[in-house]
Amino acid sequence: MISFDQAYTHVLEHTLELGIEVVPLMQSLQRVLAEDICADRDFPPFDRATKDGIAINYSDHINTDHILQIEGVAAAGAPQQELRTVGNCVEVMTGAVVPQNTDTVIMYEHISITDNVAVINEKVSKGQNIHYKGSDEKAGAVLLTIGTKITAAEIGVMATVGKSYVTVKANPKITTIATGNELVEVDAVPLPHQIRKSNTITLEAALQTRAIPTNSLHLIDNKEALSKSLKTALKQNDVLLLSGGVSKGKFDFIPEVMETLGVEKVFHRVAQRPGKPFWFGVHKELKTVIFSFPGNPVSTFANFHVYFLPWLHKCWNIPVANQYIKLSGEIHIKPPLTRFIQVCTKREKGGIYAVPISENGSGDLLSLSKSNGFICLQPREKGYGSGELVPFISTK
Ligand SMILES: Nc1nc2c(c(=O)[nH]1)N[C@H]1C(S)=C(S)[C@@H](COP(=O)(O)OP(=O)(O)OC[C@H]3O[C@@H](n4cnc5c(N)ncnc54)[C@H](O)[C@@H]3O)O[C@H]1N2
Ligand code: MOO
Ligand SMILES: [Mg+2]
Repeated sequence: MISFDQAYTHVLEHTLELGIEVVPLMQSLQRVLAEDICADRDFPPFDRATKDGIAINYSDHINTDHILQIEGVAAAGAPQQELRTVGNCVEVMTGAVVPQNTDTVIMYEHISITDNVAVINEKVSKGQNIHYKGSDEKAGAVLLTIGTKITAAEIGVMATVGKSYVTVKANPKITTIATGNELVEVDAVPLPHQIRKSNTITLEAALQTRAIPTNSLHLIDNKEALSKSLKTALKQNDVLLLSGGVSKGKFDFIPEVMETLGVEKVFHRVAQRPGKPFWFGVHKELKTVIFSFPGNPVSTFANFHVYFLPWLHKCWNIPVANQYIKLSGEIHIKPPLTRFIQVCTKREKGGIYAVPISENGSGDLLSLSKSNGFICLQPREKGYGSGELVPFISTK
C-alpha cells in the first residue's frame, strides 16, 4: 500500500497528450480555451453615448439656463451624425455614436425641451456621459488567454469579437464502467438483493457538467465477460473510469483481468479512507489510462475528484485550484490513513469554515448530496485544531 501523496504523484505522472479541437461557439461552454482571444477592434469601437439626452459641443459659457436648438436625433445603430452649428445640439440615444463636433452628453433628466429647443438645468462637465473609443481595450489586445475555463461571461466576450468557432483543449474519450451483478438500471424495479446503479451515472453527470461526453457500460462479475468487454474498451478510449471489483472479494476480478489484457498496474491500494482499494494502471501500447475506483459510492466519488480531475487539468496544462478553508472544530487523524471528510462549507466572520456532515460511511451515497466537498487531512500525531487551514476539494 502506498501513501496518498505517492499515489497522487503517480497519477499525475501518467497524463496524456489530448490535443485541441475547433467547436462552434456555444459548444465551447465549460471547455478550456486553446487559443488566445484578441480584440478585433477597439472596445468600444466608437465614442458611445452612455445616456439618452443631447450631445453638445462644450464651451466654457455652457451652463445652467443655456439654450440650444436641436438639429436632429442620433439613434443607436445609425451612422455617425454631425453637429452642423456649434451652439446647437443633437438628441442622442444610449449606444449611439457621439455626433461629430460634439464632445459632451447631457441626460434628458438634466434638460427641458420645448419647441425643439433644449434648456440646460444642471451643471455640465466637459466630456461627461461618453464611453470613449478604445477605453476598455485597444484592437489587438489579448482579452482571454489559453487555459481559460469558458463560462457564460467568456462566451459573451468571444461573441463580441466575432468568434463563431473556438479552439479548445480536446476532451479525452472516456467510458465509465459499472461492475457488479447486483446492479440494475435506473428505470428497473430492483429485486430485494439488487440495487440501482448510481456510481457511474454520478460520474457521467460530473463529466457532463464539464462538457465531457462519455459512453457507459455495465459489466457483470465474470472474468470472461469482463475480459471481452474491457479489451474493446481499452482500444476505443483514452480513459476508463471503473467502479467496483477492486477489493479483496471473491468476485473482485478487475486487477487480474486488467493485467491479463496488458494493462500495467501503477499501484493498487492507497493509505486513505474512503477509496483505499483504488487500482490505477496504464496500457502503454494503446495509451489508455485506467482509473479503477472502489465500488462504495463515496469512494468512487471522492477518488474522481481527488485524482481524476487534477489528472485532467494536468493533461490540459491548466493549474489545479488549491483551496484552503478553516476547520470548524478539532479533529484527530491518527496514522496511517489520509482522510477525505465530507463537509458543508459555512461562511462566517473570519473566513470559510468546513463543517463535517453527518454520514454513515462510504456506502452512504445519500450523504453526497448533503456535502459540497471533501477536506483532505493527512495523518499526524498532533490533532487538527479548530480554525486550522486545511485543503478543500469542492464537489459542487
Ligand atoms: N476484506 C476486505 N473487504 C473490503 C475491503 C478491504 O480492504 N478488505 N475494502 C472495503 C472498501 S474500503 C471498499 S471501498 C470496498 C470496495 O469494493 P470493490 O471496489 O471491490 O467494489 P464492489 O465489491 O464491487 O462493491 C462495493 C460496494 O459498492 C457498491 N457498488 C458498486 N458499484 C456500484 C454502482 N455502480 N452504483 C452503486 N453502488 C455500487 C456495491 O453494491 C457494494 O455494496 O470494499 C470493501 N471491502
Ligand atoms: O474505500 Mo472504502 O471507501 O474506505 O469503503
Ligand atoms: Mg468488492
